[in-house]
Amino acid sequence: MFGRFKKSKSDKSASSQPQLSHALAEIKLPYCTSTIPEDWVTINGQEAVLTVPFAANEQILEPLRQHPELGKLNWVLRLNIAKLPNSQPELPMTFGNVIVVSSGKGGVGKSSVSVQLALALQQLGANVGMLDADVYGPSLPTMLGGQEEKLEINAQQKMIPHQRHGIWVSSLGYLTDTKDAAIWRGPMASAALQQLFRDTKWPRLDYLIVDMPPGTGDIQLTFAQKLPITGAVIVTTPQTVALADAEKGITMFRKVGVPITGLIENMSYYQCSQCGHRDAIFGTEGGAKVAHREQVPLLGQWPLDARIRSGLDDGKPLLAEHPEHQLSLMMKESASKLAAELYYQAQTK
Ligand SMILES: Nc1ncnc2c1ncn2[C@@H]1O[C@H](COP(=O)(O)OP(=O)(O)OP(=O)(O)O)[C@@H](O)[C@H]1O
Repeated sequence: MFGRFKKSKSDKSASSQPQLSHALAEIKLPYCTSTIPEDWVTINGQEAVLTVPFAANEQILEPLRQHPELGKLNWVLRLNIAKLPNSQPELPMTFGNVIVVSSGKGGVGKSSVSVQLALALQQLGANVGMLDADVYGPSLPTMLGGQEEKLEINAQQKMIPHQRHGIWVSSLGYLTDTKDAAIWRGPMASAALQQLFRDTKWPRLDYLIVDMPPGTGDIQLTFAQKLPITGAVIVTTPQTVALADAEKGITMFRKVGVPITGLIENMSYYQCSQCGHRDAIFGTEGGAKVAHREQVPLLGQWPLDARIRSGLDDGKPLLAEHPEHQLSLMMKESASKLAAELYYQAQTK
């Protein structure tokens, strides 16, 4: 039997319970790899609630609203984001599901993708934090703004994260001169990073997005081994030189038991904002091929677009300024896939 059904006395139009159960069992929701579990649906008269355990927007309701029988009900989406297992079961997850965003190679847009995934998840209704773990070049204060504001430290010596565009952000860039961070040696940077992770007073979060330093060296390995991580997102351009490094990143995370939630191919093509012509300046489909070869979900192929860069340079990301822009919708689509993948991968573990 499906969900919790209550039929109100005044309700003459709603179909019978077995009919609805049957219809629900046949529906496939976007981003979902299984049919709708019973406990996701509550129907009370004409009011129907779908409760989803990951960040999602109303698009997920479309198949229900389009259905000839189910579409007669008034569907409402509710999120109850699940806290998923992490790579260090003995370490309790005091904040949300931790997603590290990593790239084997520098300059492929890892920080940009991290920021935009965090904003997109927030716009999908999640409470989101961001940790700038790119100790050698913390760029979140530039991309999210508020560079001049320093992090406050409370009486318990915990750092209070900044709130920028609806997400909570902690970055060494808000603490120290970025030039100082650039000369830190490996162990120093590694220790600073772990401290930033542990000693930030995060509010209750659904997701914590970590912008990792580029590469697969000691700092990245130590972080991946010592901290609780739910899943990793790999960012690459389609270029051959970036792909080999992306595969190294996938291997590193797998070695330490961190599941790869997906891959984003950034700068997949350049699209002229005047005439719309597309040019694959870094090659074609390289990231998609790696995703296929490594059996990693491809979460998106994002264009190289001046509007993405200029928003991030000004601390006013396109997603925050224009959430309904076509590029913003594309990023939210990737974030929806990410949230669902993270959930389903944890279920099949
Ligand atoms: N899809 C895109 N379209 C336009 N510009 C982009 C895109 N992705 C990234 N950029 C720009 O490219 C530059 C480098 O991006 P970013 O700092 O995110 O790379 P990174 O991989 O994090 O670099 P690093 O290795 O230094 O940490 C930034 O100026 C950013 O705004």
